Amino acid sequence: MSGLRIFDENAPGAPMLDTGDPAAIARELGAIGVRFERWDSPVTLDDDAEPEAILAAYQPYLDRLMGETGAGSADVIKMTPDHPQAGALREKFLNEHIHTEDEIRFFVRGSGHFVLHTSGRVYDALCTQGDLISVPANIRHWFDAGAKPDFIALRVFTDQSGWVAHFTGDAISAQFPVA
Ligand SMILES: CSCCC(=O)C(=O)O
Ligand SMILES: [Fe+2]
Ligand code: NI
Repeated sequence: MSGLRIFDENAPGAPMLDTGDPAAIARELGAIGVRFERWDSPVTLDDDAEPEAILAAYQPYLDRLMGETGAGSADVIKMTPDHPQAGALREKFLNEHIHTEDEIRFFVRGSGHFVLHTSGRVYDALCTQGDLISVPANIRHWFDAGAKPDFIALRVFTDQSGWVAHFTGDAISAQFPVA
């Protein structure tokens, strides 16, 4: 189940809000400019579907997203618990960073935490299968799917250069273990 916990940035371990209600999640995230939607996708895929097949199956949805945002490209990120780069990729996403474009992700399968840091608060959004999240450009955030990551997500890029992160150097993610 999707979830949202909101903390004061100085009070890890004491959430001021903890909800699994999709409408509340969308409302709270919407208040900081983050789009969150649950999609009832009729697409069904084999467990071993290739990225090309996943992209093709979701093409109508991707076209809609790209049309709305003017975005240019999409890819598939698939993490499995035994992925040889699981540890390295975890480290890469786990440090607080920003992007100069919106971070648009759709969870085809599995789950992961997007953690947003803004206005003195930390928002831990647990995204699960069927969730669309769009994190606006320049919002500080990190991502964690744990030591045994298990998810497939679509990534939509507006920037031709693909995934580019600017790390803030703030070690706050170490204070907020989420996965
Ligand atoms: C679910 S996509 C991996 C996370 C990511 O792209 C990011 O934090 O920038
Ligand atoms: Fe990011
Ligand atoms: Ni802060």
